[in-house]
Amino acid sequence: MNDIIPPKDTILYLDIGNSSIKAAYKEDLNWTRPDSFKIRNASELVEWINRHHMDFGMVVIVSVVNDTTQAIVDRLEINKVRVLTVEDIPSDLLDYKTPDTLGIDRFFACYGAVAQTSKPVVVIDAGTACTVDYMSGDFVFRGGVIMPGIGILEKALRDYAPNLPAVLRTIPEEWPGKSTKTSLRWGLYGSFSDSIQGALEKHEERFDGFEIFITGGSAEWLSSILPGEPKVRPMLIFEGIQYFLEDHFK
Ligand SMILES: Nc1ncnc2c1ncn2[C@@H]1O[C@H](COP(=O)(O)OP(=O)(O)O)[C@@H](O)[C@H]1O
Ligand SMILES: CC(C)(COP(=O)(O)O)[C@@H](O)C(=O)NCCC(=O)O
Ligand SMILES: [K+]
Repeated sequence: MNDIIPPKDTILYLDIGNSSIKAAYKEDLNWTRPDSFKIRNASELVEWINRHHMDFGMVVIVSVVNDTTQAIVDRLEINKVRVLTVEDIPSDLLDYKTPDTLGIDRFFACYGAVAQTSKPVVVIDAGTACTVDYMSGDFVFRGGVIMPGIGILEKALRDYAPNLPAVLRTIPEEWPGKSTKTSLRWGLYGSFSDSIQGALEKHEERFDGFEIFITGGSAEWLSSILPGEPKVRPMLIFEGIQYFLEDHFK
């Protein structure tokens, strides 16, 4: 890929997740998000890119949804499109027993965090699923947790216990829940926070100290219910891809 990377400010990056497609590019030193396209509107995204194809020398895609990715790639009218896969990652950076089935969004989010701190990190990616992953300071991905995202948990209760009320997305002040709504808020948001803290404690027992980063669609909200002051970084995956390309393909 060495010879085909254009100047980095002309790369359009796509992060294709289970709920949405995120697009971003770097203008001067800042990230710009042209829009956040719903996955059912992949055609809107394709049209947007094809309308702006003169602005970008290249499209770099990181995805966990193969058929959507293929449909997008097939319709892009831009010469240079590169889908990064696990095969592009040096195998000594993947301390994972099933690299073939690793979601590389997890690797790149961690990569972005280590690149910023030069220290070990745990990255919480709160999207459709929520992952809590550890990466050593030498960029080796060590694995972690894949759990249902908060939207899935809410939807599961709506679908299977439709008589329960809708509630505020906050953890109650007092334990235990003494009303339907506070009991439910403990069960949804208290439990979600406890699961993540449990995973953080296990990482602490197993590994060296780390900095905590949060990304994904629910990042801002999640930081409001977790203790401490984790770093919220909405663009972490894009930052990870950019650093990775600089480190490994230039
Ligand atoms: N403003 C918001 N506050 C909290 N959660 C949100 C908000 N907007 C979207 N979400 C949640 O973010 C999740 C999707 O995040 P996203 O990072 O786009 O997922 P994916 O990477 O799987 O496509 C969904 O669970 C959705 O409920
Ligand atoms: C865990 C994920 C579903 C998260 O994707 P997202 O919720 O961001 O759409 C994705 O990284 C994935 O499909 N992973 C494959 C399994 C693995 O990482 O081992
Ligand atoms: K995720």
